[in-house]
Amino acid sequence: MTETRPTRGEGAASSADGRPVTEVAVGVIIRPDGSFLLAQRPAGKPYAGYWEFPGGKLETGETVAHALARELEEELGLDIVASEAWRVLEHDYPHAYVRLHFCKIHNWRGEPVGREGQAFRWHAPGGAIDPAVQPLLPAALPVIEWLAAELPR
Ligand SMILES: Nc1nc2c([nH]c(=O)n2[C@@H]2O[C@H](COP(=O)(O)OP(=O)(O)OP(=O)(O)O)[C@@H](O)[C@H]2O)c(=O)[nH]1
Repeated sequence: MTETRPTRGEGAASSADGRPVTEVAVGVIIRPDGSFLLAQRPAGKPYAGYWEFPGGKLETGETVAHALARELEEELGLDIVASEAWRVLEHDYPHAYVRLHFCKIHNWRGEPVGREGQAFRWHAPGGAIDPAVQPLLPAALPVIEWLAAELPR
């Protein structure tokens, strides 16, 4: 039987105004001290030079976990041992309507290498954003707030 997705609402294949949804797997890679990895978008992509959580678009038939493992290996040379689905956020950009599947990653092998020539940086935990990672993609900003809200007070 063919699985159909609703055309509206959570998990819909198109936005409320009919734009196709681009599904994106995004890694929130967290070290034991709470610092997390941000990367700068390379030249040639929309929003080049903006900082983001590393990740990329799902290819046809891929799961979020698979796309995430593939993207993080391609972009940063990391071998993801386990990822945990965390939050989903939709954002309407002029170039695309995206559905971002943020996944937490505590378990990986290797050290990040900017394989596409991109800069990356471990960012300290807490809500204050390091000026070194400005500008941030609009849809990466709430993630930093979610992480800060989970810190013990
Ligand atoms: N990786 C990532 N993408 C994000 C974040 N926030 C956000 O809005 N996006 C959006 O999600 C989309 C990701 O697409 P991408 O261009 O990075 O994907 P990709 O690596 O597969 O690109 P390509 O294969 O077209 O070169 C972009 O529209 C980007 O603006 C984020 O924190 N991380």
